[in-house]
Amino acid sequence: MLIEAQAVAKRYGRDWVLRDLDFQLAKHEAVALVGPNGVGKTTLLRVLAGLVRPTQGSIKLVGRVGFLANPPAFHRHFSGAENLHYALRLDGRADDRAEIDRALKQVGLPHDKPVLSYSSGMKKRLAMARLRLQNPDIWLLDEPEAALDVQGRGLLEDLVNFARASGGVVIATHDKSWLSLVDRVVELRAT
Ligand SMILES: Nc1ncnc2c1ncn2[C@@H]1O[C@H](COP(=O)(O)OP(=O)(O)OP(=O)(O)O)[C@@H](O)[C@H]1O
Repeated sequence: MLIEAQAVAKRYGRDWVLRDLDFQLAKHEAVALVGPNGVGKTTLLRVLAGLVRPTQGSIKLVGRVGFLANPPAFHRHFSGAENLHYALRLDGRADDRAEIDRALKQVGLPHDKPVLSYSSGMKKRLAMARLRLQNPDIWLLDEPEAALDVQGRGLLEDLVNFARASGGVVIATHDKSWLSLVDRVVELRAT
């Protein structure tokens, strides 16, 4: 198992968002996380990514976690290439200009434009390139299809297939077309 979460609960103030939730992700599995607005999909991904501490419960992760946030965050004044260099450095990896050029080309992005001039779909493409370079074992994607055009959606499906082959992937989504592409669907219900 890549993820074994048991009896997870999260409370914001007086409001319980997640309660007594068990969640597993096996190696080479793709899981869609679905449910209505505000039910706690993003919260669960953030808890699994270690960005939010659960109020109760235990989480066991095997391997490195990568999180594609919606919307993704970047250094606005840096170019796409500089943001990718920065991500590699944070991971303790050497800068590899050719690898970064390839990653940008693969998602159809320019090298030197600052991210503040990007459209939201371009930012999503850059987030995909960054995650691919980071190459985690556990891929957590929050509404990854948002803002992507048809070609971007194709790139995303390639990324999900790559993620499933190399590790495991969880996709929080409202897009029903994922349901036939994943191995399992987990539906969150209001607490
Ligand atoms: N930092 C926070 N502080 C207080 N409440 C929060 C915080 N983050 C999320 N919530 C609340 O937790 C609940 C779940 O939010 P979350 O974003 O996890 O839902 P979601 O299922 O991802 O929704 P959507 O489908 O709209 O993206 C909501 O009621 C939200 O207002």
